Amino acid sequence: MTTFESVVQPKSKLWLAAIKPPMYTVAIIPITVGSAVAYAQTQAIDLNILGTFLLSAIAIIAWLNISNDVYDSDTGIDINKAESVVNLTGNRNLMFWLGNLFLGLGITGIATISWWQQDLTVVEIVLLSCFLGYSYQGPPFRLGYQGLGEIICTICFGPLALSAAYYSQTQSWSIANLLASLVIGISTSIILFCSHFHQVKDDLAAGKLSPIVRMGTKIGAVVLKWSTASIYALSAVGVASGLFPVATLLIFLSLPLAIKLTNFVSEYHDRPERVRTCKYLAVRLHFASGLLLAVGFYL
Ligand SMILES: C/C(=C\COP(=O)(O)OP(=O)(O)O)CCC[C@H](C)CCC[C@H](C)CCCC(C)C
Ligand SMILES: O=C(O)C1=CC(=O)c2ccccc2C1=O
Repeated sequence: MTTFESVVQPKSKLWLAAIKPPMYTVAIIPITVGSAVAYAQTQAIDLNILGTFLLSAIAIIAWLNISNDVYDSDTGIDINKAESVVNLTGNRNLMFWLGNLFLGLGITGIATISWWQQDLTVVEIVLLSCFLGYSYQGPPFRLGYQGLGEIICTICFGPLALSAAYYSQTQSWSIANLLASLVIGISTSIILFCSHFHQVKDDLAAGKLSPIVRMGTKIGAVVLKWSTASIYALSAVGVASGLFPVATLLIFLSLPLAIKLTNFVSEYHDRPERVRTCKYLAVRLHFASGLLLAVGFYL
């Protein structure tokens, strides 16, 4: 079906939107922060493990996004999504197997880390996060259609991802890392939360009860404000409790991005054609706040 976007936008722009390079911050930041916490506590870092983990995480996110388009094509929810790789290629099964290839590459990389450590813990954690990621969008679960995506996202990109990264460096656990994982998990879920504001009509048509469908865009804008504020409150608690180095207060340099995001959504929450870009403001906030937190642990 030719939609307005595919008529107006050239294929090259649609493919860039389909690949969505900025979105890969969600793979890079949790591994970087978890490894930074490990460095702060051990003064050591295994760069081979870090590099392998980062590449593996990127492959896993590629699977996540390709398979999202595959499973969403089965429900018809992406009928107006010109940048869906299934709509762009017209070949669902090819995209299904391409996604599985990326998943296999990612899991192989993580399994290599476990082999190096002679310890299955890291690969077990990542396999669990991949299963939860599948349960968000794949049959018969499709938990995202019940509005559970943000909870799953916080758990996977927070405690699970950072614990796996921390364990890959130390083969141990850390309370400070767990607190840092809540910051990253929430900032990652804010990206997902923001992605729903412009999709209320299509989500309702497909029976997807996203948090924004459930609470409405006005309350959603208020929830976004409190969620965004919580990443700074948690960071302040980390420093006040002595779990975080004082340098992690660097995260507050990202506050202007947080204010820009929340003000933008407050103004345009009920205008889909405008609010659709807020996801990328959330990506910028996630990347900046996560990177500043990591730098604060490295210093
Ligand atoms: C694909 C995701 C959201 C897009 O969903 P939606 O269909 O609403 O978007 P479109 O409108 O663009 O179609 C992300 C969903 C995230 C999921 C809840 C949790 C995924 C967990 C990962 C597999 C964990 C990876 C950990 C890695 C860093 C080691
Ligand atoms: O395409 C998207 O909207 C998202 C893709 C993605 O990989 C991701 C990961 C973590 C949180 C949100 C999102 C997306 O919104």
